[in-house]
Amino acid sequence: MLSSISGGAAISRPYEDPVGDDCRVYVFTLGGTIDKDYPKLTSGYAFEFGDESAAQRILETHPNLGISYKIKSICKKDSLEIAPNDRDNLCLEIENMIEMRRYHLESLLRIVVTHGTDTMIETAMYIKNKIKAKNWGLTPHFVIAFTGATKPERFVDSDASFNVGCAVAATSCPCEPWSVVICMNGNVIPVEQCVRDEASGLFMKVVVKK
Ligand SMILES: NC(=O)C[C@H](N)C(=O)O
Repeated sequence: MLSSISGGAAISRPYEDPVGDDCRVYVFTLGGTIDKDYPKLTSGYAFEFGDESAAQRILETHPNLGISYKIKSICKKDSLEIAPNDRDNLCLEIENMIEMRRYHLESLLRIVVTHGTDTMIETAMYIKNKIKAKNWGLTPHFVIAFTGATKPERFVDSDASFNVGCAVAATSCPCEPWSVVICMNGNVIPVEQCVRDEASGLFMKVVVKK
């Protein structure tokens, strides 16, 4: 069984890690529309965040997953309400993961972050800059993939499971020693090249004109 990410309750796949370090994925959840659920109370009318995350339901119900995973909730908020301390808490978890793997340079560190779409680029950029600013020395290769959804995972026509699947897969393909990428709309985009098209809501890669 996998060890705990770094304190706190974490959810892990309920059987033995099948395939070793490179197929182990750590998922951090911060809320966003992907995690919004129908109201539980009879008088409720607005969406609320439930106990389970979308990532948990998606990964748990996938029939033949070739990875093991651990999920930890950082916060449950619409991303317009995410505060600096939520970003710092996420950063701390990620830095702890990198630190824990310092002596396992041969293995790949795979991290998925589920997040609301409205400020996903800001959080991903914040994490990238914080990691870059640290003098790490040698680290294992790692990929941090951010994803979310435009409709709650509870909706039948949600993009949640497609996006989570893309993000999980993206973490298996490092193209740099380390990278922070946005996985939305079927694309994997390095965060520093990612913008959101206001009219369509699509996440797009900045085209650099030569
Ligand atoms: N689709 C979304 O996730 C939008 C939502 N307002 C958020 O950023 O949390």
